[in-house]
Amino acid sequence: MDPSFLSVFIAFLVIALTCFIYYFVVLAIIHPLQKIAGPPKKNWFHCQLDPLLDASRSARVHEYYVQKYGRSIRLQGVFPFEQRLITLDPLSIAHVLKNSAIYEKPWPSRWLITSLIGEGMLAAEGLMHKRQRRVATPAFSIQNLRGLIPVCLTKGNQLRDRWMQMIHDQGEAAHIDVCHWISRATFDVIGLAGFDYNFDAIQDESNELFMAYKDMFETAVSQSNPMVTLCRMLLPSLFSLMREPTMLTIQSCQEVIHRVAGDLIQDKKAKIAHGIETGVPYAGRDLLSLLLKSNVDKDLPRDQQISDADILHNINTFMFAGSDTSSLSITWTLLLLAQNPSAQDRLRKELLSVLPTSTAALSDLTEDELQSLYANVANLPYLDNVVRESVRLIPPVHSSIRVATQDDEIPVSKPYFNADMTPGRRETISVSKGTLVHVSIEGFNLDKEFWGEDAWEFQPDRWDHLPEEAAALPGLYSNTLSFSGGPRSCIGLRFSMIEIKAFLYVLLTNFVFKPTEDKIMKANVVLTRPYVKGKYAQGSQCPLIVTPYTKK
Ligand code: HEM
Repeated sequence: MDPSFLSVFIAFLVIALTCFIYYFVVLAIIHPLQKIAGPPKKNWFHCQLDPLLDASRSARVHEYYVQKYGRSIRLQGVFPFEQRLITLDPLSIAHVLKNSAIYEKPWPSRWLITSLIGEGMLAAEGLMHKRQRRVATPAFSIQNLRGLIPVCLTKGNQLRDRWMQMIHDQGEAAHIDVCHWISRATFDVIGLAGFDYNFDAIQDESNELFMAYKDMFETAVSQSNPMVTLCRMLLPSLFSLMREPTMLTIQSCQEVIHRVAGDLIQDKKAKIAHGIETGVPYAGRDLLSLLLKSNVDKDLPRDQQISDADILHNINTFMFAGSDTSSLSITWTLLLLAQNPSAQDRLRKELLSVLPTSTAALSDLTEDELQSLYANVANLPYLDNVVRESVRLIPPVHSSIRVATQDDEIPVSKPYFNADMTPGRRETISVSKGTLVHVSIEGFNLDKEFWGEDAWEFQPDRWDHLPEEAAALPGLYSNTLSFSGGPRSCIGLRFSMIEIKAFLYVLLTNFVFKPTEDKIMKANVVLTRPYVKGKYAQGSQCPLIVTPYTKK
């Protein structure tokens, strides 16, 4: 071998090894988090996240960790030597979520989202995120979301008709996988509300755009092998060359979305431009029209506008962030009500109290009548308690993660322990640039110290006399982290409340829900989803016995 080649090769190896040792060994050993208590590591390659992400035991594990190590805990992450902070201290969580300029989403999460739906609001950071959020915010105002009310009630009613037909075909009751059907219905809602496009998925699932979105999201969910995902992330060109099946599926879905949704964008832009020319503004109230209008608003400086590509990425983002999350919330609520028949009866009674006095079917009501019906529904106190409780108890997004982009001091309000289990004396925890902070939404929502001994139970009445400790917690929605908090909190909170309440109204005034013999388990597969025990291979499902409600 050529001696000069050999020396270059050896020099390269030495540099690579030095970098490796510095970044993964020296930095790991002097890492400030080493000073914080946490469960013992078996070895430097032992990932300690599994128990926190395993939905069948995560609540118990969080409780155990807090009792043993305090509310600021050091854990070993996915990569060897990677130290993570998991915090269940409300002050620390508020600090991390509020300071989005310091605590960003880590690049692997952003890469995964971007490779699927583009760099929309969910993945963007810094100025790009600010600009996108600013353009999108008006679309989610109370006034603009009024258009969503008739969409949700009408789609709820179509789902009702489908289920009535299934019950009729099966006899007096039907076993219905409510997870599957509600997902179809919420896709319809986000299609219409998102860009005025009817997937008509309640009727059948053959629409080209619906299938593209569905396949793409399911592919993302089923990519459960982290090693393959990591390789795809690091070597995308190689995977593309190898014509790897996951990549091919995503690419072909993206082609359909770009073509169909791209045409919709051009069509809307032309209508808005025509409205400006003629002085008769285009009346479209879907998110796409509102985004496009907000983007050309005269009060928005030109350098704050976003491109057509960004508009499409954000519509994709709303499809991604707003379909499964809402459908899972409705599904979990129905399951909890099926398991708690007295709460179900009480809620139905309350919902029936606002049923329109006219004999007209929901489908015959005018838009004004639908609006006033929903206004009554939205104000029902027990419905509000049920929704808060269900979203607290089973948050569809179980956790979130941030990375510190600079050294920082995270304030603590509760005692923490040093690595040798002596009590910590400082009022902050030091984190260095690059440290990952794990925010456990579920662990926070189920914390018995704040919510009381019955924190793991479905108790809608708790909201009438919330413990002081819980009422002081941060969080965008009802002192929970279910919709996160701070500048990166969920923009779709109001949207999903309308959807959840409208669907519960239609479904509970028409049907009675009972559990089947199957045991439904929670599993975290990107989101917290229901599975039948022993039938994980069949995918997420939530079968319930559904019978028509007949007025006594
Ligand atoms: C029950 C339903 C929903 C739940 C539980 C939920 C929960 C969340 C959570 C926890 C986050 C923060 C994620 C993180 O920081 O890692 C988030 C962000 C987001 N959600 Fe939702 N969401 C729901 C419905 C919706 C809907 C209906 C839409 C849109 C139509 C939506 C759009 C978004 C967007 C765009 C973001 C990113 C915001 C940003 O980074 O600025 N979500 N959501």
